[in-house]
Amino acid sequence: MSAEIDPVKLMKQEVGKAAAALVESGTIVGLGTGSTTAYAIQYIGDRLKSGEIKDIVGIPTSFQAEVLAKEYGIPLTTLDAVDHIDIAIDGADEVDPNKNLIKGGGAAHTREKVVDALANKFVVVVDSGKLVERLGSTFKLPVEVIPMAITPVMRAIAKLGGKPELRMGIRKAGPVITDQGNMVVDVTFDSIDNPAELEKTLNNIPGVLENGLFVGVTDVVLVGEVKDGKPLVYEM
Ligand SMILES: O=C(CO)[C@H](O)[C@H](O)COP(=O)(O)O
Repeated sequence: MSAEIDPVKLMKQEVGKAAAALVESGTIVGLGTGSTTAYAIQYIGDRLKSGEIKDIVGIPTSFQAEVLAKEYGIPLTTLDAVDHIDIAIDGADEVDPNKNLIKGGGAAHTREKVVDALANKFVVVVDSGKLVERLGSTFKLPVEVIPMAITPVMRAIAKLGGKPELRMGIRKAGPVITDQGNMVVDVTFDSIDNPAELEKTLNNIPGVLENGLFVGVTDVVLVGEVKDGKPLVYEM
């Protein structure tokens, strides 16, 4: 009897492989965070190992990406050592028809925004379940906040009409702590009508480091889907 293959895992694998195929020899590559990008990192490592590509360096967007890159043999560098990023590959929690995103499900959106926005080509990898008509309809908006400002920031977000919740750890008592040592507030908005404006408004609250709205940053969205039991990848 053959084991059932998880369709979501299959979509993530295929879209990760398709994104890894876009990486060319001699390039600087932004390495995103999350379970979908993890496959892309794995396949970039495979292509390096097989000699299909050479001389690439990665810039990780999180501790997780750094650990995976090391595991799969991708040499790493930092933003201090380079003057550009050729391509960045990263996941998303929601993608709207204008290729605007909500990110931060892995609490890594601050570093992700730095790296993804710097890239000459930013490739988003998602399964089809992440496509939405309107941002905020299925996923709460993550906001990274410095710990001493958590109470006033949550109050300010509530005044904007959002419902903020402090993200709590799983298998860790207390709040999630980001790679920068900060906390994350997940905010429910009834409707995000103007993502560009909300991105700026939230970042203007003293104590907010960065929020998970990525507006006008994406170049390419690769979507993984399973049709009749077979995985396929298309560009949105
Ligand atoms: O923004 C992120 C991390 O901060 C991730 O890219 C996003 O949460 C998608 O993750 P996954 O591919 O595991 O669904």
